[in-house]
Amino acid sequence: MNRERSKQLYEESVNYLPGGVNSPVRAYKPYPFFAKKAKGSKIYDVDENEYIDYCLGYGPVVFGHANEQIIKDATNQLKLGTDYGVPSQKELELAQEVVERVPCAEMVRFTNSGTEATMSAIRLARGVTNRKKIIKFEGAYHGAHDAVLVKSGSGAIGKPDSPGIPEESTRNTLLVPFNDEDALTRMINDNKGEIACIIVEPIMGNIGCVPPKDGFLQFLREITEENDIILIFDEVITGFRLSRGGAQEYYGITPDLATFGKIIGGGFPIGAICGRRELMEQFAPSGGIYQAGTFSGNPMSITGGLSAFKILDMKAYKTLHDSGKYLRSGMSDILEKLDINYQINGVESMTQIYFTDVDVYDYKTAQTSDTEGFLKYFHVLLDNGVFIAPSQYECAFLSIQHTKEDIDKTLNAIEIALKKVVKK
Ligand SMILES: Cc1ncc(COP(=O)(O)O)c(C=O)c1O
Ligand SMILES: N[C@H](C=O)CCC(=O)O
Repeated sequence: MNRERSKQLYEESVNYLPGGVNSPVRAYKPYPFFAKKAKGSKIYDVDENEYIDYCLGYGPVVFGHANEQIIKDATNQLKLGTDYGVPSQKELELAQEVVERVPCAEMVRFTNSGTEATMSAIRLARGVTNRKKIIKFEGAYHGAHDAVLVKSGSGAIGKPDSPGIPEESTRNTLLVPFNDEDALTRMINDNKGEIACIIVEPIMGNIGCVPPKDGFLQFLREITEENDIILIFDEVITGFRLSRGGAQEYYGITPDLATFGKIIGGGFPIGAICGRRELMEQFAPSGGIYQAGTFSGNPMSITGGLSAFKILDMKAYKTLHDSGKYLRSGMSDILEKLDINYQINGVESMTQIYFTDVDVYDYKTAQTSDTEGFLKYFHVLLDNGVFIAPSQYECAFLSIQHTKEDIDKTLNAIEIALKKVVKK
């Protein structure tokens, strides 16, 4: 596959953009492909190559690229202005949609990214409880702000905490392995009355794809209630991907607060915090906990969110779920045929194959994977017209536009890649 133009653009970009990219996960060797356009389930590079896209902008594009509904609504909004700095009716409408869909949501605050949403949710929890300590799970990624960039997933996995984060900023961040009830109980008991919140990705999507064990989310709900700890579901990935009301609806566990991003902007930058009224009302200006943003609730992102909700009906979720099952069952058949004992994890439209024969249920087990092998697999897939995120520690996403034909082509590429990469 010729990627000459991408190579030239990358070589020029490294002189102007650190590492040639605007988010570290996008960089891989020898150089990433540069996008020209995207439509439906496909993304096209500047050398006119076509790829079936399972990265989907790292999750948001569940409705497919350049979705007609979103184009129509966003074009109309463009003509009406892109930034008001005063409230607009559409913000109210999107908030009402979130409240209608999401079990924990009684009020909503929109932000510009998932990072801002989790940062503000944690500040809210600390402000309301007047406690400093928070618990996060090893390998969870809650964005790139100081308090949570400790044993973080995604691009930061396996790296020491970032230089530039003062030790004081992370001193109050306590770490527990995901799916480990005993470790969590010990941590809470050792810090009785000092923990403001537990923040959790209900399905860990930044160390690949790690579902909660049966009963784990229920356990989180019970232990937080018993200890007056605020439970925050970080649904930046799972929100509106797993079901109409997110992972909390899917698993039937209602947290106190939830954070969203990605899908809720319809492909435009966004974040959101929602939760119980008496907590949410503590945000300024009704309360004293400061939270703000020039572009927060901007009409383009809000319009994108409203369009996304028009598209994401029950039929859309059935399509996503069916496609996920079809993909994973095809992958399992290939592994069986090739007699390879790798792990396939997935929930509905989220999937990851781990290059390990160890059952992956947390950060440590995810790190038993052969990441070099995974990167080779990524490259063979790319050369065969399939784009997944270039890391063992990201997740493959489906959109409602992925067809059976797309998935069959993908399975064919997966078989080629595994045959080439896995030495027996
Ligand atoms: C679970 C989770 N939380 C928070 C974030 C941060 O969101 P953003 O990149 O929009 O700041 C991400 C992804 O980046 C995420 O996957
Ligand atoms: N894994 C991250 C979010 O889900 C990837 C997005 C990024 O950091 O660019």
